[in-house]
Amino acid sequence: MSRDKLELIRHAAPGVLPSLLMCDFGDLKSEVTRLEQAGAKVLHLDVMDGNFVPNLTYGMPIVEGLKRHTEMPLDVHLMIQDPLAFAEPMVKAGADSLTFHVEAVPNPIDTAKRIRDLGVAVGVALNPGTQVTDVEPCIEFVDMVLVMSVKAGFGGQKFDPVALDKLQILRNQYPDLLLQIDGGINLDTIASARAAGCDLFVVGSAIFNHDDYGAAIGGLNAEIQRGGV
Ligand SMILES: O=C(CO)[C@H](O)[C@H](O)COP(=O)(O)O
Ligand SMILES: [Co+2]
Repeated sequence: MSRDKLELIRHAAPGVLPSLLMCDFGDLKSEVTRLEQAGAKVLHLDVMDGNFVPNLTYGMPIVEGLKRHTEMPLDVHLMIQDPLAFAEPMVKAGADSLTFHVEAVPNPIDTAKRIRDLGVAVGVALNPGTQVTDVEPCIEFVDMVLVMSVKAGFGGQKFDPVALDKLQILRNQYPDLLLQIDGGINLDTIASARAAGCDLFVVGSAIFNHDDYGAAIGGLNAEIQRGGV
């Protein structure tokens, strides 16, 4: 079953994953409808706990509500200190993939295995200050790696190019591994991430600061093609 879930996410590659972090939460339903009409294939949901990161977002009720409203697969980025405490409720709420932060957990291999046992795709994320060698031990137990190009916690931050070297290392060592990048992705940065081997590009501000989401996603996809490996 986790293979099917992985294919749901992989289906969007190479392409943009809109992050709802920067949307109008007062009008969530129409924001999601606008993204669907703009050609988005997968939604990226940023779950923050005010502990692992100094910011707080939302939890299972929003994920469950989104699941009822859209057929787009839900890619859940857990910026929380205890991902295993919420993994099962998140899957029940409708998450199709769960990505935990390697910095948050004492035993990343065990965390990855237990999330995979829930039947969803599993990802491991690393912040800009974390090295590829810190995620390597658990890579055989995950479906994707999320390379952060900002320190997790807030939208609208500036892209940190340290992510590009990590993508290149991961792409060279693990040719079939699904690679995501997240943070500060826009028309100026997305092609370099594609050239470094990235498959999925999480984008918040560069979509939601635009009046026309279709034009924003179309422009970003054209840049992905330009950076093509
Ligand atoms: O995980 C995140 C922040 O921790 C978000 O997915 C990300 O920052 C999206 O926003 P932007 O494109 O504005 O950087
Ligand atoms: Co994110």
